[in-house]
Amino acid sequence: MGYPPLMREGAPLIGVIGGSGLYKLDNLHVIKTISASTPWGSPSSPITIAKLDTAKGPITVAFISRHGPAHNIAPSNVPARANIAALKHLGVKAIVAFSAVGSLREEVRPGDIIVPDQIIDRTKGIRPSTFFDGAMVGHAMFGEPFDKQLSEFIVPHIESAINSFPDHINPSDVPRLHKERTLVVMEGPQFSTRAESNMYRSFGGDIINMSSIPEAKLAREAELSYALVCTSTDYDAWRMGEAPVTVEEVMKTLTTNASLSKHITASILEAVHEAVASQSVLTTAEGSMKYSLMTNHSHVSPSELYKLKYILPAYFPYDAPRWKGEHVNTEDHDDSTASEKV
Ligand SMILES: CSC[C@H]1O[C@H](OP(=O)(O)O)[C@H](O)[C@@H]1O
Ligand SMILES: Nc1ncnc2[nH]cnc12
Repeated sequence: MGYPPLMREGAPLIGVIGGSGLYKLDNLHVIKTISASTPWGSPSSPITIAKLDTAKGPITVAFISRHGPAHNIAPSNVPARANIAALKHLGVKAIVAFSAVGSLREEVRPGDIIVPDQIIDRTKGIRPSTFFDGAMVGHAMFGEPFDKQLSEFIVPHIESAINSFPDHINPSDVPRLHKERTLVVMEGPQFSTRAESNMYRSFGGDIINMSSIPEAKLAREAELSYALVCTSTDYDAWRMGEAPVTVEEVMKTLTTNASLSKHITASILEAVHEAVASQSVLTTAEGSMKYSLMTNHSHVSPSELYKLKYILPAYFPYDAPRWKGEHVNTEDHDDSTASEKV
């Protein structure tokens, strides 16, 4: 006896997490929505399963809106554990997440796209940031916070997508693509002071957001390949003589850039799907937790072990604990008849 699958067949291998401004993938055909309930609560939004028709047949993708479709979840309150757990339990193997970021560098202009390779964590410990906070102790490797193979794999495909995007605001000045950059993740929700913004620059930060911790950490713990595609929306607060960032400024760029993010998603999906399905490049995440788990299972309660089965069934192959009072909150919401275009 175990958790019922969230989808009985055709589960997507790729998950997309949309950030500010990217609340749905309405350039793809949504075939169903799933209201998942995980041992860590409900995700930020129903998971939409969208279809892309390719020459080799249709492929599917699972989409979650990080702040909810109405953007009513603040960055510190995003149920990141539920989001990652639901995608993993669904059968997703790789996540491409999107984020709106401030730029800490002159050459990273608003509108540019960045695939970062490092993170400086400036969150303040108020977000649940591990699946291993019960009796099972685990220490995930995080020296490379993004999946290197996945990030490097998507860069040329994003480059082509930018070049093939038909609706650039200024066709003679298309967004640049930056890689190997360092992302600062701050707590928020307020933006940084000028002094903080300059401090992050002196740390070596190139871009800044409020979202990617703990998302990236949790993806690693759940053995998911995770890469981040950032849209620069502003110059944060470090530029003297210029007003510090405001939401108005962020949203102006985001509104014009949401369609580029959707185009990037649709353009890279087939290649990422093929790479994941054939395991040709994405091999590092799976198995990465094997030697990271410290605690002998005999010291962990059956309910805790069963909870962890939801994300890592290979290491926690246990049946549901059945004695009185034990309850694991999961439901099957697979509604194969639901078909809608949102
Ligand atoms: C709307 S400005 C600040 C907000 O935007 C970014 O969100 P996301 O990463 O989900 O695109 C940033 O991280 C903040 O949460
Ligand atoms: N300047 C900024 N600081 C933090 N998060 C952001 N998201 C977009 N712009 C940002």
